[in-house]
Amino acid sequence: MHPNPDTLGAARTLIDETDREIIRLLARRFDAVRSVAQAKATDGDRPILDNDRERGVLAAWLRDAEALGLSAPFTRRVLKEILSHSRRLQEPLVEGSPASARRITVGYQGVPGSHSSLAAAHLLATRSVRGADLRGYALFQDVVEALQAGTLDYAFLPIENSIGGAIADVNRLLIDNTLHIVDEEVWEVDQVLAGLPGAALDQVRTVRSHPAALVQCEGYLRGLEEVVRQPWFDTAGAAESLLEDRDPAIAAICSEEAARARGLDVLATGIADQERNETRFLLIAREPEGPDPRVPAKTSLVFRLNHHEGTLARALGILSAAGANLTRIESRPLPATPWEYLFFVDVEGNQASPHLARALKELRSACNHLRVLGSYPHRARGAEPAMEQVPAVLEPPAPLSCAVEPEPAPPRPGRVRVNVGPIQVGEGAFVLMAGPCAVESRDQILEGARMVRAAGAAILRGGAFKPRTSPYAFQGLGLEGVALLKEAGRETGMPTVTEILTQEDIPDVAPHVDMLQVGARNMHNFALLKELGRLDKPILLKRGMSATLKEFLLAAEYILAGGNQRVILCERGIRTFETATRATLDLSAVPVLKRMTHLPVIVDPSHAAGERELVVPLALAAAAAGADGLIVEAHPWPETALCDKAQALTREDMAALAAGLRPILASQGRAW
Ligand SMILES: O=C(O)C(=O)C[C@]1(C(=O)O)C=C[C@@H](O)C=C1
Repeated sequence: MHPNPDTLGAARTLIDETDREIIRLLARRFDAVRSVAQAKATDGDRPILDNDRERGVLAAWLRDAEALGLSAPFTRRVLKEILSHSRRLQEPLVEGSPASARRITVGYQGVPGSHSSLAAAHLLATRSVRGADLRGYALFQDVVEALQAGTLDYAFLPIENSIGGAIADVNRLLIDNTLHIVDEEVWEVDQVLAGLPGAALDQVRTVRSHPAALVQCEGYLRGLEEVVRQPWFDTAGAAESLLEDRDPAIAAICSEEAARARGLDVLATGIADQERNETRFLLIAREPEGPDPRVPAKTSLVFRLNHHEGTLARALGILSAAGANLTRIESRPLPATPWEYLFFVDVEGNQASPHLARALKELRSACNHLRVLGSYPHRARGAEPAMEQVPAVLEPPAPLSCAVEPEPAPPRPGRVRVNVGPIQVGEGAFVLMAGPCAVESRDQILEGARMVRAAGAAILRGGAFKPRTSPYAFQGLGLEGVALLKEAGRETGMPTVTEILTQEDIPDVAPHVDMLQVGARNMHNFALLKELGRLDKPILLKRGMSATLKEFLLAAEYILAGGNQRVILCERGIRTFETATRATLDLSAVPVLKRMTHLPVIVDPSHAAGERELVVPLALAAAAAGADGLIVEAHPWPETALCDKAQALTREDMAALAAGLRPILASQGRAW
């Protein structure tokens, strides 16, 4: 810790030192990111964006930030910038070999120092090119003509601004020319007021700039006395013109870079009306360039519809049904046919992915005319799930960390393995969790633990807080039960799992067990789930009795969204019209969940069956269906059990279960 500086100078020295350290640490982090990219380039299946990892990183940042008294929104914002840069840094490394790189020429509207030129340089620094020559043109149209003529490799044009909205001329150029969007850049536009050296703000009578910049700073301009707004072809061009006119009463709105490069004085900074002033630019080429499938992508479309009731709703319905999240929709009148419109739509996803390709095919048949303007890396990711709180609805393929497309499993970086103490759950291993429904006494839990251990159990279960249907039934030993479970686990070398009923119990229970269980009745207890999301402890989440798989995954999402990635899902039977068993064990949930999520899936046959004789066959069926493990209830003396005695497995049942499991797991090549 540094001593508290007590003078302004000392404080600033400390700030300077700290800033140097921040830069050094950032450089070190980005070096590590380059190594990650190299590893990903070797392992061709790993996408650049890893939501799980980002959530984990965010959780760690928030935890540390909270401990040091930093605000969570600020921390999120800083990390968002770092991660966004980190992803960009990886693109050229993961995408292509340097041998494929070449020198390119890119055209933009304006002169050096304009926001277009700065944004273009920023984007090009992340592409696999040997170098780029930037050429400024007076008009958007000139840039496009040079591209069409082959003078340029790419055009770099603004398409929308967060304050001023769509840039209609560029939309029109996109539809009038057969061009392809191959990349985008979102540029934070920082406007300053620049004047001749020595000019004073109160002398200024004319402010010139690009019309869009004048609009963005209108509130500021209104605060100046009697200034004339003078539209200019470009912001940096306006700055340049001050040197020609040499009139201190004229100022220009431009980037700070444009002002400084021309030796102008900066009279005022941060003058845009909104704190966030962003412009989205497009990199446009003559030929399409499909982005690497590992890069998060976006696809831009333009379509025309018949002028009938419901046609737009139907068209959007097709995209929505395919889970294609819309990031922009705009309409533009068709000049030749008044009151008919063209629709510009951007959707998340790559047109080369099967689900989007199918949706586009269907959309094409529902439209008069449809053109795909391009699929390109999605950089305008304002609402990244890892950084904002995760959306509450599961709209595949919304990049929820646990739920993915309902399509055949997309390439995933691999299934998640959850460590419970030294035991790994998921990724091919099979884990048997067993123990009594409730901890009743030291003798009972110790004997029960030895008994299940002997049958091959790796994790000891035991209820201390029991959610019972009747308030008069045995409610568990509470914290005394937790202590006994811990002792039994230690004695027999097994990590432990116990159910938690309320968030108030977490501080007392969590430190003493290796995994916390959320029972079926509590699957919808979102306050509890949120709290568990902040823990560094695995959570065994049981499916609610009447929960659909989608609802089940959304409950899991509550935990994941808080930063805790260690979730194991458990199917335990659902309510159906069938009364022959206590619940109907939904074994289809096992393969379906495995298709929908990367989380481990285990099965609890005891609660579904409700009677001992059915538990072993259901358990074997669950293993055959591919469950990553089982959780079963067993008791050394079932006839004396204080709860759920009818379903408690005996020593012999446990042995039969073990004997039945071995050949099934062996046939699947799974270790046990
Ligand atoms: O760990 C990775 O896989 C990385 O690519 C690094 C990193 C990061 O900067 O922390 C960046 C992008 C990913 O989405 C996740 C994390």
